[in-house]
Amino acid sequence: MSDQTRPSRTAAVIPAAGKGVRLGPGAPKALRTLSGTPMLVHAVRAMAASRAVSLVVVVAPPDDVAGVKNVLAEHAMSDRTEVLVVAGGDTRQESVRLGLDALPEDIDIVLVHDAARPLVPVDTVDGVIEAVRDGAQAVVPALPLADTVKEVEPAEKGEPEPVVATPERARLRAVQTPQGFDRDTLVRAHHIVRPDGEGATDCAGMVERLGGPVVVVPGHEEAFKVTRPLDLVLAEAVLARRRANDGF
Ligand SMILES: Nc1ccn([C@@H]2O[C@H](COP(=O)(O)OP(=O)(O)OP(=O)(O)O)[C@@H](O)[C@H]2O)c(=O)n1
Ligand SMILES: C[C@](O)(CO)[C@H](O)COP(=O)(O)O
Repeated sequence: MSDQTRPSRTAAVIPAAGKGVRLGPGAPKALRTLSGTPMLVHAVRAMAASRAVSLVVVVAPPDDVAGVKNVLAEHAMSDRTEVLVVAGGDTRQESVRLGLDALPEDIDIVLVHDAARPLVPVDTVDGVIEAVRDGAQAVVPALPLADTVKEVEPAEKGEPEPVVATPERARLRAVQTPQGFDRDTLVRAHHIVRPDGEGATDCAGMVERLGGPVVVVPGHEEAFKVTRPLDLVLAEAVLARRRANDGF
């Protein structure tokens, strides 16, 4: 349990140990550049932009911890924020758990943020932290969906897939990161649920598995995940728009 007499201290864990298979050939995704700067550097800066975040733990590919340290050292970061780099694992959830293991004792609130969401605005980060400070155990930023979603019976590749249900779209949300947690809740979820996540594709899903409450706060269009090649085009366009706006 957190000590209520002590001010809360917030850290962000950034899983960045993925390969970026869906992005296609090239450097590991976190090290691919946007406007000349590695995606991971954008993501670390996005977390450090929040005055509440005093520590960022970057989880690097196990065979390239030194390389990631070098990349981070080559780029200016906020003086307020300490950055640690640790080795990741085979799955996103395992990488997050290894990041959690590196947190000092005095951290009460933990954000988990994909390196692959480099452009999340600081207001979204602060909104998540505020909701945890207000007492939520697990908080996810999310947006309503633009597409209708169908549940299907997966079929052999190339075969049509039968639709089994159409969930009511108004009740669905597309979930982003950073996801924010009371530290004890997240650590418990990561120690009880298996390292493969047991099918959970985000940390909040692991808390849900334990029956823990998760709440949604507003996400942001610019917090999209860079997953496929077209996402790189969108990310460059967002950065160009930011530069143009800064010029005025
Ligand atoms: N073993 C892994 C796998 C993923 N991640 C991280 O989890 C985040 C979300 O994963 P995703 O977008 O799927 O990234 P990749 O796994 O790199 O992409 P792909 O699935 O296309 O290979 C990314 O920041 C990624 O680096 C990680 O730290 N460790
Ligand atoms: C955590 C996440 O970004 C929330 O939308 C998403 O689940 C990550 O999925 P991925 O397949 O690991 O990119």
